[in-house]
Amino acid sequence: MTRPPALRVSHVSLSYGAKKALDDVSFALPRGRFCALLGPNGAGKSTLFSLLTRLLVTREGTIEVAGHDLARSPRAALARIGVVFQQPTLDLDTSVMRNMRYFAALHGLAGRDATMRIEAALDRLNMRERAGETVRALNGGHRRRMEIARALVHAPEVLLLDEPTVGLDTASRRAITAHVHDLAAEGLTVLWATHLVDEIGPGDEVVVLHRGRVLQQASAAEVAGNRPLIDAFIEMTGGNDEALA
Ligand SMILES: Nc1ncnc2c1ncn2[C@@H]1O[C@H](COP(=O)(O)OP(=O)(O)OP(=O)(O)O)[C@@H](O)[C@H]1O
Repeated sequence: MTRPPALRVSHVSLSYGAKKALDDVSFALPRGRFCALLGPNGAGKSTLFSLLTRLLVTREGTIEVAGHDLARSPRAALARIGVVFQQPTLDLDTSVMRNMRYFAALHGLAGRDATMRIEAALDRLNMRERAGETVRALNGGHRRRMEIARALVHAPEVLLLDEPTVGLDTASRRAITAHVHDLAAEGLTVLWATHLVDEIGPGDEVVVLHRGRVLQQASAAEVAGNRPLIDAFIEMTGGNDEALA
């Protein structure tokens, strides 16, 4: 039997009052791929992330994580998701390790099992030697790495990241982007929301979202066609935010 996709979004719509933020959105993510959710500001990326993490719910459409329906089996579905939100959510005055332990406890992990998982997650992001430092002492790039490690502590199948490089300098942005590509190469399914095409490699999967609609899902090379990806993106969306459109 073939396994279900890591994430399947089917005919999802959501309105804020009269404003339709998502309009019949459908896509499926194959396992172990880096998939960019590419859209300009206001495309609906954060709204979709809120639905994927059940911060928002909708009656229009379905979301399945590794075959588990998010509305009908939220515990099973959410257990398979790790999430890094756009706004950092770290306690700055406690250590990396304490932050990790607190988060592990939220997933029901404690004791030696938690320690082993935390160390493994920190190792995956090259952060183990920073475990004793307070978060405040870390630079922006290392704080983000810590958040990614934290999102992996319960061994999810899908990692969601909402514009995770916002506010980082160029070197940190590049390092985080490369790191998360490595995680996908190791088998993790990644959904990475961005409006920055330079974070996307030619072999990555791309879902182009614009004004709440999916315009295309294909490999970055296919979306680009015979021109640079940035040109294809601008051609499809105008490339700027809705306020300027
Ligand atoms: N709470 C809200 N109430 C009303 N409209 C909203 C609300 N949140 C978002 N919107 C609107 O819904 C649309 C999608 O917004 P969303 O934040 O999901 O887009 P985005 O792609 O994440 O953009 P950004 O990159 O700026 O975060 C936009 O038109 C936005 O103005």
